[in-house]
Amino acid sequence: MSPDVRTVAPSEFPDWMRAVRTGFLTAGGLPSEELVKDRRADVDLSRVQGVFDAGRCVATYRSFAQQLTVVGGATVTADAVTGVTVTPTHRRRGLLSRMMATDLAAAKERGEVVASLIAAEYPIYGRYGFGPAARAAEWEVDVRRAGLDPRRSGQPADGGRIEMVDGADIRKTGPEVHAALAARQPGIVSRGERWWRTHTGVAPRADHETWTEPFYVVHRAANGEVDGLLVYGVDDKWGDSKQPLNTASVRDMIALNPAAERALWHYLCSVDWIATVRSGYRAPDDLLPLLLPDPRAARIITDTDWLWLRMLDVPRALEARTYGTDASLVLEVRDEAGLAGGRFLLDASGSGARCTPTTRSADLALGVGELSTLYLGDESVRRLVDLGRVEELRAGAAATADAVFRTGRRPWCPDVF
Ligand SMILES: CC(=O)SCCNC(=O)CCNC(=O)[C@H](O)C(C)(C)COP(=O)(O)OP(=O)(O)OC[C@H]1O[C@@H](n2cnc3c(N)ncnc32)[C@H](O)[C@@H]1OP(=O)(O)O
Repeated sequence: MSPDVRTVAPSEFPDWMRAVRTGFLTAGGLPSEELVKDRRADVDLSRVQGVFDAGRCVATYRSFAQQLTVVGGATVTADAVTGVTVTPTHRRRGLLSRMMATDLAAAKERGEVVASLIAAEYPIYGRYGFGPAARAAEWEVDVRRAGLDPRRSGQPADGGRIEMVDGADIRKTGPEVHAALAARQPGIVSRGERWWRTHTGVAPRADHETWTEPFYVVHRAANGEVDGLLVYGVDDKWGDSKQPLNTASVRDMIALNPAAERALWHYLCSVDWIATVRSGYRAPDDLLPLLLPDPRAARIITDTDWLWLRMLDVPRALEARTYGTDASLVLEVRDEAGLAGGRFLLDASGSGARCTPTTRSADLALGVGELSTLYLGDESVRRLVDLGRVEELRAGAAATADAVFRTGRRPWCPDVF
């Protein structure tokens, strides 16, 4: 008989964590008591699912409430999905499908507007109605080819200032800077207090995880306000005839305006010894390459789907964002799981929208995964029509939908969760 999917009791949580480590191939064995205690304090067990077989946890799944910024700066509550594993001995028997169905039904019941996740592999989540909604790009900059003046200092020339700070300062100012970013950047997801502790090295770590304290800097605008932060690590590499060949790797970078963004990138590319800068996961239209006199010095090393979304409530999701133009569209949304499908009239405008069930004839027919892909404005409706994934039922509807949904700048989710 196939074992039950159920919530996890407090005493089973260490075994559940071991199963996560087994599924993600990070380390065998039970985690330390200190780590279990720290994680446990941050986890709502009513949203932790597990499967137990012969006294051992063999499948894991967890969700938590997350705020997701949508186009226009409003947030919606997402059912953020994480820690999804099935132990190799129990794969391809439908355990993930059962955990997913349970969680999405509960999220719908709780009134969450979308579900969100970062997919380990592309083919896993489309079948559950998720679609890739924001991409991530990483650049590697050959600093010596970038064309920046080697006589410049790391300080901006516009009255702004770069300051070195400590992890404790970032724990204090970081959440505020992040909140300001979340108020303007579609795709940003909320970071809890634990996120800041983990990324400044003060949360307990597993034995297999190493930590080197990074360098922390903030950017202050001319009026003294912190409007950017940068966290980076640097390796120690020297060439044969003693040339420094260090690589700086960005771990976190938030800039609240283009001046701060320019100042932080130019700062990092002006630190003596640093020959290479790795940008970390940025929006695909990050300013970085074009801020360099020679943008070809920045080579893309990662270009990938990143944040996946799955609409659970189409009217509330579509009413939460703003649109590129005033127009009406009737969308026939298919959802095999029966959670979010229906025919909806979207009256969109630059300041918001009304979205209601309708019996009017549809302009476009699409699956809930495709609508989720279009949600943050990062994909072209025309392209999905050409791929046969969206049906254009009224001539011109795809062009109208592109004018409505697409955005000037692209969504970005910098976090893994
Ligand atoms: C948000 C996150 O946490 S992302 C992390 C996801 N986890 C991992 O990648 C860890 C390693 N992989 C695993 O633990 C497992 O393989 C899982 C969790 C991805 C899948 O669990 P399973 O219980 O094997 O999935 P399940 O049996 O329910 O599969 C359902 C369907 O998805 C397909 N599927 C599952 N995993 C994959 C995959 N990695 N690639 C392609 N198809 C897949 C199955 O073939 C099945 O297809 P079918 O319905 O056409 O028969």
